[in-house]
Amino acid sequence: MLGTRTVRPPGPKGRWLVGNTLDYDRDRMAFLVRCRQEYGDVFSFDERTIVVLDPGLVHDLLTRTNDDFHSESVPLATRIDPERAAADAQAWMTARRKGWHGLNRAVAQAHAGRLRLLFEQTLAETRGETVDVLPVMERFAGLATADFCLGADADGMAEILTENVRAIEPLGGSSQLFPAWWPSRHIRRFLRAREGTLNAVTERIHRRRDKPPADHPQDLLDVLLAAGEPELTEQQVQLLLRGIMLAAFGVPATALTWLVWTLASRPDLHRRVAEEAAAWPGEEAPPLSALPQTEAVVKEVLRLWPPTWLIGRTARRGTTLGEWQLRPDDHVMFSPYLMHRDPRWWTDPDELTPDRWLDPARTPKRHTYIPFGAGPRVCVGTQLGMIQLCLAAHWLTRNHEIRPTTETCAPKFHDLLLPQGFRARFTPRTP
Ligand code: HEM
Repeated sequence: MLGTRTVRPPGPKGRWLVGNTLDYDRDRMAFLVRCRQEYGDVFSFDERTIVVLDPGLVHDLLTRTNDDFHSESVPLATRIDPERAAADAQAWMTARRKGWHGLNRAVAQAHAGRLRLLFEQTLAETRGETVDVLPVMERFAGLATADFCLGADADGMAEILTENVRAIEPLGGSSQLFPAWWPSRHIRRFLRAREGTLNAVTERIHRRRDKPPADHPQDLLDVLLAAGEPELTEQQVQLLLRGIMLAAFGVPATALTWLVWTLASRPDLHRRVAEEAAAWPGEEAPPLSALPQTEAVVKEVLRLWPPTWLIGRTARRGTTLGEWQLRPDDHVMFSPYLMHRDPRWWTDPDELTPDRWLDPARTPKRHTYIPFGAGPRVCVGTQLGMIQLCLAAHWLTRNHEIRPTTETCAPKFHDLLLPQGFRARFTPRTP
């Protein structure tokens, strides 16, 4: 067995003062691919950051999150107080478990029923005009997540979330972290938007508390307020709702846009999904078990274009990852995008081949498919996200025509893996 190495993994030396930041920002994916070719599956990005692309090591990193690593998503540099971070993570995990254990069929069904109306409303708002598809899908994801979390009290929340996400964008797209006191209008806007979302959530919690409790929970807020001993504090409910609503906005919207692009640019796959949709009797939302072809297309879209193409963790203490020694606050990054397209784990990795998900003999190698992450901080919306994507494809092909006005859709490796410049028209389908 190899011992623990104390030296840093190899990596590009970087330039004076700026290190690798400029080269990385010029073309992020090309930079990472070059480093992997030159240094292998583990390499140093800078003094404090290593990149890991080995599925076993990534799995180890993910399963040890909370214990040995922080999972952070703040776009501002914060001094990490280890005790505070551990307490925050514990409070989040308690709320997260309560929310998810309490979610039941009634909530899921109530939401799926309303989802169709929200989807149709979103497409109707485009009035058959040519539109940028990503903001349209963001609108749908915003309405969907506000509905899932707040049900009847969701009014106006999608707009507040949109502002919050827009305010994060300029900060999330930068590889630099700035402290919160940095005199920048972007940071002021972000702090204002973050506060605004929290206030809006708090107001809706108070509104709900003033009403008699529902017989059957209709949304996540009902579930959280009904949580048994120990009850969640108001702050836990606020933070969980805000965290979920933001997580369920840009990421699913990006995935949805890639899915619409796939349906618009691959008539063969459109036909498969449309035939499955037409075969479903009635207008009620079908269960995923009735949509195997659609689900296979969605899985393949998430393989080729995982919205969270780069994910990071920070070491909570001095620790090891495989044979590498990490110091407290060292960062570890990994890229689901690169892992999903690695020819060592996938046949024809760059081809969009849904059939690979329909043949049980072709199940992916362990830990190589992670569009929803893994371990204790795996996406809480895995099921819901799959349902939303599959149902959107179902309704889109059943009830609408998609007319793309762009021939290509280049990926942009921003904070998310963005489908650049995809424009299309959605018109109701005539039978
Ligand atoms: C296509 C849809 C989605 C994809 C691809 C996706 C992907 C991911 C990934 C990769 C992570 C883990 C990030 C990390 O390890 O740092 C994550 C976390 C998370 N997701 Fe999703 N997600 C989707 C939809 C949703 C939905 C619909 C919800 C809302 C219910 C949601 C809520 C969350 C939350 C709250 C977290 C943070 C979990 C934690 O840190 O404990 N996601 N998502």
